[in-house]
Amino acid sequence: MTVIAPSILAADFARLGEETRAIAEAGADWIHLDVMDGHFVPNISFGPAIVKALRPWTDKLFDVHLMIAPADPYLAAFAEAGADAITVHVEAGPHIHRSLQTIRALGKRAGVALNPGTPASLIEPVLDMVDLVLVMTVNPGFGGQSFIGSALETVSRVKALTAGRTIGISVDGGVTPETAGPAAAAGADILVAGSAAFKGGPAEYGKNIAAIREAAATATGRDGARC
Ligand SMILES: O=C(CO)[C@H](O)[C@H](O)COP(=O)(O)O
Repeated sequence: MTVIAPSILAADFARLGEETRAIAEAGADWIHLDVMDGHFVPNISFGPAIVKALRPWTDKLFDVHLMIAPADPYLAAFAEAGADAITVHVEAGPHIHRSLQTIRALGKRAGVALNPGTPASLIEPVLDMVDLVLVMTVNPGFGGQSFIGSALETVSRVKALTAGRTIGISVDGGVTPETAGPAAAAGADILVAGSAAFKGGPAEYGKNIAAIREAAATATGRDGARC
């Protein structure tokens, strides 16, 4: 089964604890936390204090996506705050190998992310150091953007590059029941969805997640968990 990871970027920020619990109870497999710095991306979201505050609200895996540069000075803080997986951008630099080494040394799953304009080949030298590769299907910084279909070529390329390894492939940005199928068919194991997961309020969360899950399952015929 494809992992569904709702991004709390699309949640009601005035009720983040309740929202995190509600989406977890509605069937989310992981909780995706988007950290933005107003420098690497043109938006500011939240930092380790919010991750720490949300940790008691669910025991689901916390998948922390750092859209910050530099990331290294903050890795320990996110690990201590309760992140289970920490993903850093290959474009954020300055030393991706060191960042991944540090995340692994902190005992967390290490992820590397690629923007839509970045070639998959850039992560080849660090594939033995990662548990996750996150492919952005929007330009990072904001929720609610349209899925960039051409980024699926990158997903397929990452799938080929990671063949034979236990590396999960995430797709993040514009994931809906319509785009989940093509993303899963291209090789995504983990679907990050913000707007499509949180739309309509808590009463709809279960239905929203089920629709994304079903679209992925239909496209792949997969029913066994991989991540
Ligand atoms: O990383 C992100 C933006 O930088 C978000 O995770 C992503 O955009 C999800 O939101 P949506 O599903 O609304 O596109």
